[in-house]
Order: sequence, then structure tokens, then C-alpha cells
Amino acid sequence: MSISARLEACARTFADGTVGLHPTTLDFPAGSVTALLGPSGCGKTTTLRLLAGLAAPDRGGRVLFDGQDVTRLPVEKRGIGMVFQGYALFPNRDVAGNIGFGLEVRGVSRAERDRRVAEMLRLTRLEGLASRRIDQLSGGQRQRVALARALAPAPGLLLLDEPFGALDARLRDTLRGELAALLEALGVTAVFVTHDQAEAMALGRRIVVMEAGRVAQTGTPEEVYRRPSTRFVGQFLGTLNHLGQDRFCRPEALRVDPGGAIPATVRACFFEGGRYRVIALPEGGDSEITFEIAASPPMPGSRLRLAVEAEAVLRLPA
Ligand SMILES: Nc1ncnc2c1ncn2[C@@H]1O[C@H](COP(=O)(O)OP(=O)(O)OP(=O)(O)O)[C@@H](O)[C@H]1O
Repeated sequence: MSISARLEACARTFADGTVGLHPTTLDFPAGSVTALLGPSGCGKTTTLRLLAGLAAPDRGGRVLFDGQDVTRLPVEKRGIGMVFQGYALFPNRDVAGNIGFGLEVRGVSRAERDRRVAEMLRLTRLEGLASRRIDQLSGGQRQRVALARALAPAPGLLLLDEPFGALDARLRDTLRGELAALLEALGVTAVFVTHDQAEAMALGRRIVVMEAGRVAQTGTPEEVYRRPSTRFVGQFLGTLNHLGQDRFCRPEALRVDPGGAIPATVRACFFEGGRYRVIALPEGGDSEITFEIAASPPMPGSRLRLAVEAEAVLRLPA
């Protein structure tokens, strides 16, 4: 059964006076998948640790699970699953032994444990590897074992800290897709930390963008990408073209148009598989802008005119 979680006026100040998180209230509805996204040091891990019970909020802050105050409940009593960086699997246990660990600790019967482990092996596509030792697995397989181990006791809340951080780009893509499908199938409330905007968009039904220990914006991937509330959020979620003053737009809002209002000189053009990405310098402007075209790449040095969709212009304060 998935649970709802809430951080209420939670702040976290460290012994040396560093503020990891300013007072923050955040809701994680039952069954939701939320990405905590932001640059290094913005407070993502601190937020996750407060949910986990690995850190306590400053006075006045409360952590609620299904409306119940769990602020003082230790991590092992919170009924959560965790996949943290480094995932620390037990090297002296095989795959099945790792996955079944949490169930063993809880005193689950042997038969039920075997049934649950088999189900997890199937869900994480590790069938056939049950009796392999951890050091005989690839990075991606280890990551799946860590996930299966966290999910085996059917936690109400799953917390993941940069779960795919150590893996190469292709494997990350594959695992991301698998994790999205798995979370959907299990309906578990999940919160994961990432500094990778593509990962946040691919996995999170909801993104919480953080900046300097505060929540900068919360919304669906589409909302935060298309309607960023600040320049920081806009820039963090992808390319943001500066059109002058407080006007900005995404690359896809620009198109080549002989009658367009923006004359520009092409600086560079990159083939990106399905399309070309073009960098150009607007006449009289000092910041380059980026747009995309499907065919007929322009030569560097050539001049063209660009039109911008009026509805797609973003007005963002500095
Ligand atoms: N034990 C600590 N003592 C003092 N400051 C700390 C401590 N732990 C974290 N911080 C500081 O709190 C801030 C938030 O840290 P946090 O680990 O939450 O960031 P993060 O967004 O997860 O970063 P990263 O992506 O680099 O892991 C940072 O400025 C960090 O240096």
C-alpha cells in the first residue's frame, strides 16, 4: 500500500551553521512519482534524508506519513524502501539473498520470502541470476538488485538518491524506462533525487526544482519546461534563448521565416540524428540563440531571419 508523505515547515541547519534546507513544505501524494531536481548543493539529498528519517528537521518542522507524525520515528520503523548511491549490496550473499534480506529481518516465513523474491526477480528481469554472487554482476544488474531489495518488503514509500548515477548513458536510459514501468505497475509513492533534467522528465510525473536550499518551482515536466517561474528554472530544464530584456523562448519556438523579425547570422550547425541544432547570433545582440530544423542545414556564416511564436515567449525576471 502506497502512502502519502508530507514535509511541513521542514528546515535543516547543520552544526557548522550551513543551511541545507530553508523552511519547506512539500506534499508527496500516495502513488505519485516525484523528482527532486537541481544543481549540486541545492538541498535535494537533505530533503530525501528528512523523508527517510536519516536526518531530523530543525525545531518546528514535521514529517507526516498518511497524516501521522513520524518526525521522531527512526529510519527502520518508517516502512520505506531506499536505493542510495553506492547501493551497498551484501557481497557475501547471492542475488536472492540480497533481495530477501529485508523480508528475513522482518521475520517473513521462508515460503512467503521465496514467493516474494521470485516475483521481484521477475519484475526486475533478473530471473536466472538468483544464485549469482554480487561481484559476478554488471553495474546495471547490481542496480536492479538494489531496486528489487528495496521493493521486496512492499514499502509504502520508495526513496532513490541518484539511482543511476554511476552507470553509462545507454544503460541509464534502459533502466529509467524499466523503473518508470515498475513504479507504475506497483503504484508505489516514489521520490528520487537527480541533477539530470532528462532523467527528471523521463521518470517524474512531478518535478520539484530546487535552488540554494529552497523549492524554486513544482509542477509536471511540461509545466516546468514550458512555463518556468524563473530564469534559473528555465535554464536548468533545457536551452533558454534570451531575446532581449526579460523575454526568453525555447529553441522549438523559433523557426526560419524570410519575414521573421529576428535577423541572425549562423554560427554553427550540429546534426543530432533526427534534426539539426543551429546556433545563431541575432543582429545587434550579444547572446547566441539556438533553434532546430528538420532538413536543409544552413552554412555557418550565412544569414537568415527567424520568427518566434508569440505565445511561446516567456517573460522571466532575472
Ligand atoms: N553534514 C553537513 N554539514 C554541513 N553542511 C552540509 C552537510 N551536509 C550537507 N551540507 C550542505 O548542505 C547543502 C545541501 O546539501 P545536499 O547534500 O542536500 O545537496 P544536493 O542537492 O543533494 O547536492 P548533490 O547533488 O551535490 O548531492 C550543501 O551546501 C552542502 O554543502
